[in-house]
Amino acid sequence: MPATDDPAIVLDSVSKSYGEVRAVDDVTVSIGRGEFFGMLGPNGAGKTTLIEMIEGLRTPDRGTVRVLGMSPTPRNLDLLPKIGVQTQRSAFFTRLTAREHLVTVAALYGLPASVADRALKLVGLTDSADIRVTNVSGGQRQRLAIASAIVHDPQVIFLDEPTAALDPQARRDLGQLLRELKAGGKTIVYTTHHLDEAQALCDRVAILAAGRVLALDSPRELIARSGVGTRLVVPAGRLSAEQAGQIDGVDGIDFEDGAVVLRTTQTARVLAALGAEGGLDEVETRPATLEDVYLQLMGAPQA
Ligand SMILES: Nc1ncnc2c1ncn2[C@@H]1O[C@H](COP(=O)(O)OP(=O)(O)OP(=O)(O)O)[C@@H](O)[C@H]1O
Repeated sequence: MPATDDPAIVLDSVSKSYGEVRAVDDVTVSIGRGEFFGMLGPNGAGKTTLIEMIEGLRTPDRGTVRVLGMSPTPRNLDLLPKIGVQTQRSAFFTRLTAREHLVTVAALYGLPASVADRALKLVGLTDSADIRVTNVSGGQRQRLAIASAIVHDPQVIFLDEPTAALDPQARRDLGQLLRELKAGGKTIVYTTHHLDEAQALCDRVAILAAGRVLALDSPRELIARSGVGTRLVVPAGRLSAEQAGQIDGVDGIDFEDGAVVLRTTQTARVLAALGAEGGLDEVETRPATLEDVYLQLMGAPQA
């Protein structure tokens, strides 16, 4: 959903240091209500510090933070029921079942057991409701952490690497849950190192490094503006480097296990030339991705 004129979260020139380390350096970002917003960046980029300032767990040294029109610090009791937080370290009441745990969390908000059942259903854990939280699988654990974050129906949800350490099937299943949450229209601040997920899910992303925002926009816009273009992978033995260099519209040539990889922003034109040259059988088209944008920003060689 697009940002509205009445943002859910506003960060204005926010900075935070730990001693000599400037963890967050003059960050200005506005997140719209209903937006699925990705906070991306390498380890130590400042994501956690930034998010903890939004959650009211840390106070900025400089700048202002507003969440739903309120300041999160000093600890704002009006705001707490309106935000939900899932973290890597989400704690559970270990002796309890999944349902008992959620009923307890609901009670902390003064809410009835029925909301726990609703949350269980939302995250697809109804059938696992009676499993002890110590015995749930990795995927179920992440679902339970998300259920704990949304049990009180908050307006703003923070999700910190919810698909980390999951096997591919569990990750895919959880991706489906994230899409359902997104469709629910809540404001979601999402941290991940899985850039394919961020590309698929996020309305906009901020890419941070060394405490600063290097890029801020929709994945589509960032990809378009990056100029990375499409890679066309031509199987080995079909095209010499010399022939490749003569094709109009090719911006760069790489080699990958004998295959020739052409970079272009004029895909149709280059494909037409390839078709005329030796046919298009098994020529693979790889559009630019958010990961390309990220690697470009980090100054790393691209795959
Ligand atoms: N409590 C702290 N005391 C001192 N330095 C800290 C503290 N917390 C974070 N830092 C430092 O601040 C910088 C930003 O850390 P932060 O945890 O916010 O980054 P991050 O992007 O969340 O990293 P990760 O992806 O590893 O969680 C890093 O250099 C980190 O070492």
